[in-house]
This record gives sequence, structure tokens and C-alpha cells, in this order.
Amino acid sequence: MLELRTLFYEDLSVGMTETFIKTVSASDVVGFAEVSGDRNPIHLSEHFAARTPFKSRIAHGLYTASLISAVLGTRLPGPGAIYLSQSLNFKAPVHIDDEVVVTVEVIELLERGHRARLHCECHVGETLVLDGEAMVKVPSRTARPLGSRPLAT
Ligand SMILES: C[C@@H](O)CC(=O)SCCNC(=O)CCNC(=O)[C@H](O)C(C)(C)COP(=O)(O)OP(=O)(O)OC[C@H]1O[C@@H](n2cnc3c(N)ncnc32)[C@H](O)[C@@H]1OP(=O)(O)O
Repeated sequence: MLELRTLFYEDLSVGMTETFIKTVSASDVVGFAEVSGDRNPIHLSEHFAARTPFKSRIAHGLYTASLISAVLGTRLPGPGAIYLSQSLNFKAPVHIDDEVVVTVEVIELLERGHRARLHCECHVGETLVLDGEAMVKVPSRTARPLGSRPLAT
């Protein structure tokens, strides 16, 4: 579990990175199937998975992607970050008991709207299993809280 760290827009700079390492357990995959409703047997049945090119059960792509969300929401930028978009390329499978190393790097900062663009990668060993880009809205020290309106005059 990642410890919470809040970074405001003003604290960010291009090149900042954060890493999270997670070993994917069978219960993670079963739990994700339950919460998402995606009961594709390629994730849940060894018998089924054995007859696919992957040979054994694999994690849902969106479960692996959720580890990126964990980094964005807890560490970089952290609490208060708002997901705007995320691209995902699933390059190679993640199997049960694989150790996934998630790396997120700030690649662009946009003053307008306090946006940050981040490059995201997940590796298992030397293998790139997932990459993509995230755009998030980052809390600013100077901005009014989200959803607040100016007082009527
Ligand atoms: C819906 C859910 O229940 C299911 C899931 O969540 S499954 C879990 C998430 N997905 C994965 O784990 C898949 C990971 N990806 C792979 O293992 C490989 O991409 C693949 C084995 C599926 C690729 O299979 P195939 O289509 O046979 O591809 P080739 O290796 O023969 O390559 C053919 C060309 O396609 C390009 N390519 C392959 N993968 C990707 C990708 N993820 N994104 C974009 N392009 C891809 C590859 O480069 C080849 O292109 P070329 O121009 O011909 O070189």
C-alpha cells in the first residue's frame, strides 16, 4: 500500500517520477473480476487459460492499469488529482504471482487548468507489459476548491 503524499501543481516539474511495485495475487484477480463484473475465464480458470496462447491465467488489463491510478491518486501528484484521460497499450501479459513495476513520469505541465501529462509504464522483469499516457488535473495552491463558485455580488 502506497503512503499518501500530496503534491500541488506548483510542486511538480517535468521529469519527476514515482514507482510502485505490486505482486499480483490470485485474490487480486478474483477480486477485480468481482468488482468489475469481468468474469472472462482467461483470468479465472486455469483450465480455460491453458488452452490460450498465454498457457496460464492472466490479470485483467484494467487491473494492471489500476496500479497506475494508484500511483496518480496517492503519490504523483497524489490526493486531489482528477483523472482526465488515460491511454493504454497492453504489450504483454501479466500472470498470477508476477511482480509489476509501475513507473509514472511527468512529461508536460500545462498552466491552463493546472494539467499534468504523465508517461506511464508497467514492467514485469525486463518486459514492458503496458504503457500509455495520463492527463490529470492537479490541485493548485492558488486555485479555488473544485466546484466552488464565486460569491454573488
Ligand atoms: C477484456 C479482458 O477480460 C481481457 C483482458 O484484460 S486480457 C489482459 C490484457 N491484455 C494482455 O495482457 C495482452 C498483452 N499483449 C500481448 O500479449 C500481445 O500484444 C499479443 C500476444 C496479444 C499480440 O498478439 P498478436 O495480435 O498475435 O500480435 P503479434 O505479436 O503477432 O503482432 C502483430 C502486430 O500487432 C502489433 N501489436 C501487438 N500487440 C500490440 C499492442 N498491445 N498494441 C499495439 N500493437 C500491438 C505488433 O507490433 C505487430 O505489428 P507489426 O506492425 O506487424 O509489427
